[in-house]
Amino acid sequence: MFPSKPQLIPTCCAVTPSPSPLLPQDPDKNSLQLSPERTRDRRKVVRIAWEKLLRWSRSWRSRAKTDVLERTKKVVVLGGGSFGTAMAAHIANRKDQMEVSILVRDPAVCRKYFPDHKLPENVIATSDARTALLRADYCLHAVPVQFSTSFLKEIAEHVDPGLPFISLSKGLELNTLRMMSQIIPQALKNPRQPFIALSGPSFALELMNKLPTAMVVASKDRKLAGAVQQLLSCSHLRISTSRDVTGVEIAGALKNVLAIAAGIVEGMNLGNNSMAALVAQGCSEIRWLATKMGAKPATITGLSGTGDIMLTCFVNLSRNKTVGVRLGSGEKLEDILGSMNQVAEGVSTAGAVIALAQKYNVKMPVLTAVAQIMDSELTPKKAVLELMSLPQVIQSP
Ligand SMILES: NC(=O)C1=CN([C@@H]2O[C@H](COP(=O)(O)OP(=O)(O)OC[C@H]3O[C@@H](n4cnc5c(N)ncnc54)[C@H](O)[C@@H]3O)[C@@H](O)[C@H]2O)C=CC1
Ligand SMILES: O=C(CO)COP(=O)(O)O
Repeated sequence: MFPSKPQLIPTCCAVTPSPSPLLPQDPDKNSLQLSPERTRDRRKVVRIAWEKLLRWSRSWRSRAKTDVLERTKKVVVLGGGSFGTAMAAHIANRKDQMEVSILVRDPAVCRKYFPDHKLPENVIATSDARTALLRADYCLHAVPVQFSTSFLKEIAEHVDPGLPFISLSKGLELNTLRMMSQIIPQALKNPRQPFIALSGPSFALELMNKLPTAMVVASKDRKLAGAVQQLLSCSHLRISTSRDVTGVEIAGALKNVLAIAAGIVEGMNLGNNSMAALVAQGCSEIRWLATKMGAKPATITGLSGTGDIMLTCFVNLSRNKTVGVRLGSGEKLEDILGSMNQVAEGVSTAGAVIALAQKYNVKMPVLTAVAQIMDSELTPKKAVLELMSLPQVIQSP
């Protein structure tokens, strides 16, 4: 009946049932207490739907291929920072007989990122590029974007032209505005180097702790994306595939800039309303630019877009957000960067975003404000005042 427990409704907002068209006409629809018969029917419908889902899932699992994992004997990871190390451990755990080589400048370095975790026995750190790359079946690239070109040029002679490169790096090269899908083939002087972007909401630490995670692999080569999906996916890592390389890459790069803005809002204690408004505006700005660059809107609102934006803007494990929080609480950028031993890609990507926005003629007030703050041309406080004073928007119906 309607309402089932009137005493639970605060007196200030209690309503009397009436035939008003604004109130529900079918009391049962909104009642919390259904008759036993209707409860049984409702539960049956839910159970049938759930069982159908499980049957569908089981039939897919039974057809799942494992040949890629069986065939893969060696994977090389370029860059032994936190994400390179976490992905190396993940792949090594997939198969004991697989050799996972991490190419690092200092072989002791990758132990420093996760001192509480023991790396699998089949992970080997080396600073010898030739040995690391020799007979590798797949290559994971985890060197920060701004150092990627010089790093890749140095090792190019040891790279097999058919070696698939799976890029984990999220950002834009500052002076050239290039994404990793352009940086890698150009630095290796091989336009046909197979390329896959791996992105999505995935903190290295949580992957290392085998917490449930979902990511996207994007490649123009559908078969290759499927192979990488097979190589990486397991009970705690779901991998979906996409052909929208531009969308996956641009969203992964720009969310880092937005996360700095979100951190600033938190550091300045501007409240939850501000945070939601800022992130929503940032999502629109990313979508405007990305779609003009040829990305699909669904990629931007999906896992590697909105999914990663939510993680990076709302969770304090993010290095980019942390830069923003510290800026918002009054610290200077050079002091913040000087005290960090890990990369916050959004800092340099911010500069590249503005040039892209001009190239594609897109207005991006929030991301432009971050770039201005990174250049010390604007204080966070002034940025907030300016953003709040922008013309009031007329929403189209
Ligand atoms: N840490 C994370 O949770 C995630 C990181 N990523 C992306 O992965 C990429 C790498 O990030 P992290 O591993 O977290 O960074 P990090 O700061 O933990 O490590 C960076 C690594 O790159 C190496 N490096 C720096 N300059 C170099 C150079 N000139 N030549 C060769 N190596 C150099 C460093 O020695 C270090 O091993 C970034 O683009 C980041 O956005 C993506 C998803 C998650
Ligand atoms: O890309 C990330 C999670 O998906 C990591 O973000 P941060 O680089 O800001 O820590």
